[in-house]
Amino acid sequence: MSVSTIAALATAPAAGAVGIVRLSGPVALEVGRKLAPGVPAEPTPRHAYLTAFVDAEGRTLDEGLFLYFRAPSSFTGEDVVELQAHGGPRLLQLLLARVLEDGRVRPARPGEFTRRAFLHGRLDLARAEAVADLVAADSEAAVRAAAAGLSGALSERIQALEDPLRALHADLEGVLNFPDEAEGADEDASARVAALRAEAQRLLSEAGRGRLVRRGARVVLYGPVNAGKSTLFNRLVGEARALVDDEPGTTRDVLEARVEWEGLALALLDTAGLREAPGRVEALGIARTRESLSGADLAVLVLPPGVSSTEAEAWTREAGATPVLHVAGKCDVEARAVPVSTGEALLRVSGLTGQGVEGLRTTVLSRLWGGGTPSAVALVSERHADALRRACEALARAEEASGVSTLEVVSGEVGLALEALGEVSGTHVSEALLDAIFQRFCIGK
Ligand SMILES: Nc1nc2c(c(=O)[nH]1)N(C=O)[C@@H](CNc1ccc(C(=O)N[C@@H](CCC(=O)O)C(=O)O)cc1)CN2
Ligand SMILES: Nc1nc2c(ncn2[C@@H]2O[C@H](COP(=O)(O)OP(=O)(O)OP(=O)(O)O)[C@@H](O)[C@H]2O)c(=O)[nH]1
Ligand SMILES: [Mg+2]
Repeated sequence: MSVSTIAALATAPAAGAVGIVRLSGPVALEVGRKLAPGVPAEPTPRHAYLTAFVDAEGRTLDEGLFLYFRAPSSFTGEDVVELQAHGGPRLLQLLLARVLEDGRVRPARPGEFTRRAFLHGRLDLARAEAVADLVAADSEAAVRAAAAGLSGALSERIQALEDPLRALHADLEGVLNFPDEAEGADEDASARVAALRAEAQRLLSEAGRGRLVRRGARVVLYGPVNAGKSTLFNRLVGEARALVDDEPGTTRDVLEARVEWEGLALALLDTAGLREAPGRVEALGIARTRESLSGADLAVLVLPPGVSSTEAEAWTREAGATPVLHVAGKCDVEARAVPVSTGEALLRVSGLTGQGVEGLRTTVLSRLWGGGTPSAVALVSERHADALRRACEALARAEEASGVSTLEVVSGEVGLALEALGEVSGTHVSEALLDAIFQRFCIGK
């Protein structure tokens, strides 16, 4: 069965300065030239031809650029043609429809251009996924981390595990199959397994940061009524988003605002203040406060002046498993003793005057992120983390077995670890897994 030629818009289906119809496959050039008869039969690859795009009757629909990439020197590794037209959605539909009139061309499925690039060895799987991350990136940190992935940051670290693991597997199989020739090749197997497991574990431990960069962090402001949460929220967001009033119980619904600090995307949430015996609607609001606390990466407990440590501790417990950052709000009002023993100096802030707000930003970031820069992170996705976890487990079993079991068992576990890593790099993937990965791409990518 011959490879089909696929076509799709490479640009968003909305009005823009330029819109691109892209074809990839054996008949890309032949079909592309039907719309651009001015282009020579053997165009210079990567040369931009200014040409008319015509309909079936030869009437000009647009004037644009025609670009030809000859296999295998193209994004997909196949012949690729781009019709770079003016960015009118209806015009682009007409051009695409004309291309699809040819029975040998079919619409591309989501992610199919990138999938072909992967299948033709232009990108490994981790880099192909970085393409999708880059398109989805909505913060500077996410852009930089995805760009690092596209240039191979994750791939290299996976390969640095895969290569020695493959060598180890070969050594073990050698000893099993040719005990005389390969004698001694399994000597340091246990130490080699341990070192690889430690490195896999290190990579796995970056999954949390990967999630923060990719999805952004959720930071909830909470605390007793009237503590100054909404005032602080407005100050952090830089505009008067939340209602502020001296009546306790002003905020009822959860308010969410998106900010970007040091390149990292954050969702800031302002919540209904906690108190005993709230009114009916207020109680619904407090239930929502608890809900948002449970899904947060960090809870900022805003303590009003004059609270007791018993109260502060009770509010701290409201956050459950979510880490809590304590701040003393309304610090312009009065100086007072630190009510909570958290081991760290209590941050003093005033939403009203802005005092301490920069320090709060910095502390929130370092609590979420720790040291280092978000751009340097290897973007370990949930999928990668799952595969790495299985690799670590197999290596742990191999380590355990190396003292007590047969070499077959050790080698078997090393083989399983290798398979799991192959799901990240793409050296060991099923069609079903590829379907699942590329389905999440957009059409035309
Ligand atoms: N117009 C346009 N812009 C685009 C793309 C595209 O397909 N079309 N891309 C699509 O996502 C990205 C660029 N990615 C590309 C990656 C590789 C090759 C390519 O031709 N690779 C060849 C030759 C390499 C070389 O000469 O250095 C190869 O890998 O063999 C082209 C685009 C972003 N911008
Ligand atoms: N002096 C001083 N007053 C503040 C400060 N922050 C808030 N206030 C005042 O305290 C009152 C309550 O402020 P809010 O920001 O609405 O407090 P809240 O914690 O959101 O209150 P609820 O939504 O009712 O839980 C208002 O009258 C604010 O003007 C502050 O930093 N210093
Ligand atoms: Mg409020």
